[in-house]
Amino acid sequence: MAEEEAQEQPSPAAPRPVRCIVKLGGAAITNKGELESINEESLRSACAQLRQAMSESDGDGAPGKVLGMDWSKRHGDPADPAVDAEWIAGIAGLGLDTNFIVVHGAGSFGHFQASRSGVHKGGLHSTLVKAGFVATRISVTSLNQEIVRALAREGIPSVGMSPFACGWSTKQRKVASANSSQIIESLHAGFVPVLHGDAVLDELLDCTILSGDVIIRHLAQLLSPKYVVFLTDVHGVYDRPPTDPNAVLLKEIEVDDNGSWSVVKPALLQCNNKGVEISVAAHDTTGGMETKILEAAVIAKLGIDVYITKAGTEHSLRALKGDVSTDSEDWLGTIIRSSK
Ligand SMILES: Nc1ncnc2c1ncn2[C@@H]1O[C@H](COP(=O)(O)OP(=O)(O)OP(=O)(O)O)[C@@H](O)[C@H]1O
Ligand SMILES: C=C(C)CCOP(=O)(O)O
Repeated sequence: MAEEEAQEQPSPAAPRPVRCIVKLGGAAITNKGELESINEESLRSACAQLRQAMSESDGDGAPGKVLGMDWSKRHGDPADPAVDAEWIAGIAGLGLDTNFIVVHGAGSFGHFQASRSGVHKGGLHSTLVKAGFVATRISVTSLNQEIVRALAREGIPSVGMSPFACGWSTKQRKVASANSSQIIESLHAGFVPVLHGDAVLDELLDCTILSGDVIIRHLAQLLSPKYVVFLTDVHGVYDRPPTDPNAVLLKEIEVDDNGSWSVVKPALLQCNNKGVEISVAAHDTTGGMETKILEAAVIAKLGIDVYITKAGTEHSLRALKGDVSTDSEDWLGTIIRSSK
């Protein structure tokens, strides 16, 4: 079955166009080489920037009071996160445009468990794969909980949603069924859904790993956001792995009707889908930057601009605000857009 024909459960009509779907890349919000380690500073700054992007004030006035929504005790924190009178006095309104969807990757959560057991290749009859499926979900859902809490501390009314638990499944790794009604209803109610790459059931392989990048493409096809942002640990797509000192940042990529793409900026770099060299970490089960570019190209073909940039920079804040155009010479990142 083609991915575009994935079976949708009946869903309520979306209230107004989603403003932005954002991927918090695992390479940015976790320390990818260290098992189950969150990059706290990067996560905090991504959540603070999301709040700024959602803020309904123009940014020149005083920043609105943050009404923290994580009322649970944190590990090692002796204080009770009490809801005091000052908090209650400030609850007139959130002052946020919450019409965003957040999807995060697994980074150093989930990929290790999945690659060790081969969950991405399927075969649930194997006890190792079955155990790996369980272990992968424990790991990635614990990261989801931490991300929801970090967003809540910024006063963003976020709710975690696991694709597996919401009935998402695949056929030969392509989305076959994706229940989006809960996502749409949550947006309706003013929540920010926070999904993640997940281990899911697959009609042909028994199980596989569904990447956050693929989830974003599916949601973009369904909900037509104004723009899509991928935040990661590098400034964008380069002509070769950015560890190479001669790597050149591809600032603008154009996607034609057939889905093939070519580099528009820098103009002298005559390169297309076949000319870019990409490396993928050995334990990465979902294809790394290669998958991201492929999915981004499908989204751009729909006429939705995609921005790939580095988390925690002035460039990521501009991308989250949608304040980027092909004339933005001072913006560091990759814009992927339709040629039309
Ligand atoms: N040609 C390339 N251009 C840009 N990045 C590349 C390239 N080749 C390899 N990479 C690597 O891709 C990585 C980003 O892709 P990756 O899929 O790991 O990001 P992510 O979405 O943040 O992580 P996750 O998939 O865990 O959510 C970077 O760390 C970078 O070093
Ligand atoms: C490994 C798991 C569980 C999900 C992978 O999602 P991604 O990091 O977005 O590719």
